[in-house]
Amino acid sequence: MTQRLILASNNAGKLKEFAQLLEPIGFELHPQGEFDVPEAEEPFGTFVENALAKARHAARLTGLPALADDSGVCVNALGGAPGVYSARFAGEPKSDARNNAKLVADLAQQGDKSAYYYCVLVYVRHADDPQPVIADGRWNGEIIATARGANGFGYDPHFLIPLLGKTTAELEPDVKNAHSHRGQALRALVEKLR
Ligand SMILES: O=c1nc[nH]c2c1ncn2[C@H]1C[C@H](O)[C@@H](COP(=O)(O)OP(=O)(O)OP(=O)(O)O)O1
Ligand SMILES: [Mg+2]
Repeated sequence: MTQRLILASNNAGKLKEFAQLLEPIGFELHPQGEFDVPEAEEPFGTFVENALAKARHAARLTGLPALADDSGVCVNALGGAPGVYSARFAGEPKSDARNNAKLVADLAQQGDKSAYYYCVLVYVRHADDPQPVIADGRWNGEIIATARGANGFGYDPHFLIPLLGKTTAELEPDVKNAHSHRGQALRALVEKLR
């Protein structure tokens, strides 16, 4: 039986990744934009609080179960920044190009380029669900100054996986999903839903 699910996100890159992960296992994904759900506020300093706020917002406005993702890149030499502020690192309006330029500039004088992607997923059965289902994932890499690759989104052209010898924008989508913070978190979440 297919299960309808609202994806509480307006990020097209995330939507593609979730569709590839969830549709083969019987979920019918609907981005919140299909229901004219506007972007939720993300006022909190933790990923999990923002993900919960996004999930509840979409569930409230659609009356359907909702899945939210809050994620970002955490750079060790920058004390974990941009972290939960990754989407707006270079200010409003959100821009991947400006975010990447700022990240490269901020790291230019640093020897340690290590970083990780982090993702928290929150699933709510309805807006006031007292037992949100939560899972997370982490993916280690390093930031490189010169962009490589055209797949993915966000910081992918500058996020190198040394073990694979590729940036995450050079990986085929299924390979990224097999390794990524989001793929890890989603597999853990699905286990909890069974
Ligand atoms: O796999 C990834 N590959 C590259 N970049 C990534 C990835 N995962 C998160 N990121 C970056 C993009 C954005 O700068 C921030 C997420 O911010 P975040 O608020 O969770 O998402 P968003 O505002 O783009 O869409 P929405 O809140 O509607 O889901 O981290
Ligand atoms: Mg956001």
